[in-house]
Amino acid sequence: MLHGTEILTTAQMRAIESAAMASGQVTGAELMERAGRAVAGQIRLRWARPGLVAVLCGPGNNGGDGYVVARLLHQAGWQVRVLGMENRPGPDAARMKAEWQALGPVLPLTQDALRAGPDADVYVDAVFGTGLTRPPEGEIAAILDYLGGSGGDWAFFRERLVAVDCPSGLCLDSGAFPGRPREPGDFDLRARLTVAFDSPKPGHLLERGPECCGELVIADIGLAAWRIRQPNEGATPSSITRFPAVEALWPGFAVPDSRRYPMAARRQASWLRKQEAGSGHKFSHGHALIVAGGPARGGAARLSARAALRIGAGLVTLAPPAEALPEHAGPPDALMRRGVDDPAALRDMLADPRVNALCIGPGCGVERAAALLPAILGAGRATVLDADALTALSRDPGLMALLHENCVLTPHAGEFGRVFPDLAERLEHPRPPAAGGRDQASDPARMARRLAELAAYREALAKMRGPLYSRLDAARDAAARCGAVVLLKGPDTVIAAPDGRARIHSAFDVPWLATAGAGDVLAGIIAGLLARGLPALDAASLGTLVHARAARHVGPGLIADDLPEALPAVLRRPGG
Ligand SMILES: NC(=O)C1=CN([C@@H]2O[C@H](COP(=O)(O)OP(=O)(O)OC[C@H]3O[C@@H](n4cnc5c(N)ncnc54)[C@H](OP(=O)(O)O)[C@@H]3O)[C@@H](O)[C@H]2O)[C@@H](O)CC1
Ligand SMILES: [K+]
Repeated sequence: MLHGTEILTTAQMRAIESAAMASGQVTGAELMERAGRAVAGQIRLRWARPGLVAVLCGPGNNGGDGYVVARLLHQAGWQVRVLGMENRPGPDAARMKAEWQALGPVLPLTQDALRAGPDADVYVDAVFGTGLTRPPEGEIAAILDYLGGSGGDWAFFRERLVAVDCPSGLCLDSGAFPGRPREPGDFDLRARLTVAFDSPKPGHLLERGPECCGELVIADIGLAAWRIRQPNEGATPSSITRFPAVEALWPGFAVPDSRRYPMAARRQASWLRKQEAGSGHKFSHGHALIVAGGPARGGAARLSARAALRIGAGLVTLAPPAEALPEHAGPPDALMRRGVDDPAALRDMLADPRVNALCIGPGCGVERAAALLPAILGAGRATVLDADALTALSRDPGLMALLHENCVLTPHAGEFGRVFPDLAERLEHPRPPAAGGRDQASDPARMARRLAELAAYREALAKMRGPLYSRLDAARDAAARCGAVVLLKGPDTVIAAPDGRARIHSAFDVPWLATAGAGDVLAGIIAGLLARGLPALDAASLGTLVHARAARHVGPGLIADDLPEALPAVLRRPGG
C-alpha cells in the first residue's frame, strides 16, 4: 500500500513536544522513556540474542534517550558499556542518567575509552539529535569521525551503528553536516538503523540524510494529538509531505500505523484509475502540446511526447519547426505533429481552448524557447518549463514576470543555479576553492593565494550553524518568488508551490534513474498529467512518483526510452 506522512521541521517538533508537556498529560521523562523504549525495541527486533552494546550519550535529551536504551537493554540481558558526556541542565536526561548509574558506570565519552573496550555487537549513537547547534569539535568530533571510519574500518561500524533520531552531527532540517562540505565525505557517520520519533524530519530525506541514516524507523511516542492540534508555523503552511513513505526500497522507511494516512499521491493515483475506467471522450483527457526544437534536436521532445501519451493525455501534439517535421515521421502513430515556426503559429494553435497543457524546453534550443515563451506564458495554460526554457527564463526577467501558478519549473541543480543564482549560492555556501593548476606549486604567489582561500573556506565551514539552509528552503523560496511550482530535481526531489506547500520525494534506491533523457520523460509525464486536469503541484508530485516507479520497474540498465514504456505497468498498480 502506498502511504504518505507529514514531515516536521525540528522547530515544529520542539513546539509539539512543548505543547504536549504543557498540557500536563505527559511529562518529558515519559516521552524520553517511550523514545528509549522504541530504540531498544528495534535493536531487540534485529539482534535476537543479547550481546554487548556500547551506548554513547551526549549532553542533552538525545543522550537521555541513550541512558534509557542502556537500562532497558541491561534489563533484557545485554552487557552494556555506557560512555557519556557531562549533562547540560535539564531534569529528564539527568534523571535517566541517574537511573542508569544505579545499574552501571558511565565512562567518559573519549576515543581512548571507546577503543579500550572490546568490540561491541551494537553501538548506540545518542550523542546529538535535533538540538545540534554547531559543528562538533575536539574529542567529540574525533569520536564521531572514528565511528564514521577514520580508524580504518567504516563497514564495521556501519553494520553495528544504531542512531537515536539521527547520526550525530547531521542537521535534521537540511540533511547536511554542519562544518563539513555538503558533498559526501570520507568519515560521514553512517548508521545501519535510525530510530526517529513521531515524524520524519527534512534532514532524514534530503542530501546526506538517506544514506547516513540507513534504515529509518519512525516510532510513535504518543504525540499525535498535539501534532494535529499544532497551528502552522508562521504564515507558511507546515504541511511538508514526503511520499511515498513506505514504498521506498532503500532506505527502508517504516512509519507507525497511527502516523500513516492515504497520501495525496495515492488519492491522485486512484483518481487516474477512475478516469481511465470512465468512458470519457479523448478530449476529456486533455490535449498536450510538446514544443520541439529544430533539425537533429527532436529526440528529447519526442521522449516527452511519448511520456505524455503513456500517462494518458487524450491527445498529444509535437510541435517542431516545419523544416524538422520529416524527422518525426516514425512511430508512435498516436502522436500528432504540427509545424510551429513562430509565435504567430503557436498563438494560432492555442486559439483552440482544448489545448490545455504545454511542455517547452527539452531539445528546444534557447533562442526558440525565448521566442515562443511570451506566447505560451501569455496564454495562461498549464505549462512545464524544462531545460532550454529554463535557460531562456534565466536570461530574461520579463519572462519570469509572466510565470503563473499553473506553471511547473523542473530544474536540476545547475539549472536552478541559473534561474535562482542567489538561492543556489546560499545552498552552496561555503563553496570549496577551485583546484589549483599543476604549475601552482612552482608559483609562490599562486600557492599563497590558494592556501589563503583554503583557510577562508575552513573558517567558513567551522562557522556553519544549524539549522542550515536546505534544498526544501531553496525550492520554497524559489516558488514563492516566481509564483509557480518549482520541482528541484535530484535523488531528493523537492517540489514546492508558491503558497508554501512542499513535498519531498526520495529516490535514492534508483540511482540508475540519473540517465540522459530521464528529465525529458519527467517533463512529458507532468505535461500529460496537467492535460488530464491535475493541479500543478499534484501533477508535479505524481509525475515524480510514477517516474521513479517506472525506473524501479525497469531496473539497472535503464535508458530513458524505457521509462514511457514502463508506465502502463506502473499504472496497473497505482496503489502500490
Ligand atoms: N522532540 C521530542 O518529542 C522528543 C525528543 N527527544 C530527544 O531529545 C532530543 C533533542 O534533545 P535536545 O534538545 O536536548 O538536544 P540534543 O540533540 O540532545 O543535543 C543538544 C545538546 O548538545 C549541545 N550541543 C549542540 N551542538 C553541540 C556541539 N556541536 N558540540 C557540543 N555540544 C553541542 C547543546 O548545548 P548548547 O547548544 O546549549 O551548548 C545541548 O545541550 C531529540 O533528538 C530526541 O532524541 C526524546 O527524548 C523525547 C521526545
Ligand atoms: K544521535
